[in-house]
Amino acid sequence: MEFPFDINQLFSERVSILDQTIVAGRKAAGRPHLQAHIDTVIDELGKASAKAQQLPASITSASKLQSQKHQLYLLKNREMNGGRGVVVGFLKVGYKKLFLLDRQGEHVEAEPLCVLDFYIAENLQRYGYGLELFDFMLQHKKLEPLLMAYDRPSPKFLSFLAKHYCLTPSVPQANNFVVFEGFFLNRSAGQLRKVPLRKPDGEIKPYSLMEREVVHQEQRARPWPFAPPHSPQRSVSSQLSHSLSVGSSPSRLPPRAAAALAPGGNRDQSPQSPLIERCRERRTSQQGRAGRCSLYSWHMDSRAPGLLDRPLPGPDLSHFHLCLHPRRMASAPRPP
Ligand SMILES: CC(=O)SCCNC(=O)CCNC(=O)[C@H](O)C(C)(C)COP(=O)(O)OP(=O)(O)OC[C@H]1O[C@@H](n2cnc3c(N)ncnc32)[C@H](O)[C@@H]1OP(=O)(O)O
Repeated sequence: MEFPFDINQLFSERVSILDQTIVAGRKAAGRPHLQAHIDTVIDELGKASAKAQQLPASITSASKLQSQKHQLYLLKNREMNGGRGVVVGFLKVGYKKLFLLDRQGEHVEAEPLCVLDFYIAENLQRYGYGLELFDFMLQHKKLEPLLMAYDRPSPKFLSFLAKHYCLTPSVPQANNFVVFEGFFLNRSAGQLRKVPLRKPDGEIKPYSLMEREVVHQEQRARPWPFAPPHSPQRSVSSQLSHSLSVGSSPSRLPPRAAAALAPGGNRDQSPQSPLIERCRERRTSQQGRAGRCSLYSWHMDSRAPGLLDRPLPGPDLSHFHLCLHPRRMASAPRPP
């Protein structure tokens, strides 16, 4: 994503971490125009992400970031745009108190780190940048993806998690959040608090109202003619059929990006470079399509029997299996 100002001047690191304080951070302190540029970058990223997910409004913006205790990891590429740099994408995380259903169907209260928003610029998707950013966040938080919760993950994101971390949605939740096999197993009792089914003042509310939900409710609340003629959310099946039809290894890298990514090119270095490099090499090869699942094979072993008992035909579609499998339709995260 290009901007008419110098991205390298705004963000010195390949991955910058922004939160409610850093958004008005050191570089921008006392320099209002730099602060305004940072705000513009965050707002534009939020808009692009909302558009990509077909959300009616942004769930990420500079003003929201300043008012919430979230962290935003921003990935840039220093070389692109004539050396002024481009913003590749962002990942927003934050802790949320959630009421979740465990495998026994009991409500438990947990406060996991949640992935709230994630976006890589359209022309740079499927080149390993998402993995680089996600891995950076995991290392920074010293966390495994299994222990996190995911706010209404899109089909692309589910595919990403299945491919790179072998994550398979576990217990369908009453809210928009998805947790994966092992989420409950790998937590100490202190991190999960059982909640009685009924509180004295009535039924428990199984979820916190999330930004995505607020955005939808705001949209629904608007009277005609301001309300959209139909829901902007596509059905899960149509999203899936689109995803499936997109194919898995497109060659849609723009010339500048291709130059920056070419072997021996002058791309920014990152601590995860060999892994990411391998991931990007896989764009032109069918080898290695299992991602890094072997790293998480212990987790696969604990998967409920029968979950993947009917593989889909064709290559590497296993990560779509859950959403297509009739028994798992209830866990599809984005209702039509
Ligand atoms: C909780 C939330 O934030 S939900 C919102 C998630 N964000 C979105 O859906 C916005 C649009 N999508 C994106 O921005 C990106 O595709 C992301 C962030 C999901 C992934 O980032 P990328 O840089 O593309 O991922 P990366 O290159 O590391 O991994 C590629 C894998 O991601 C998945 N993926 C990425 N793009 C697609 C796509 N168009 N269709 C299906 N799967 C996709 C696939 O598993 C892919 O592997 P494959 O190419 O072998 O099939």
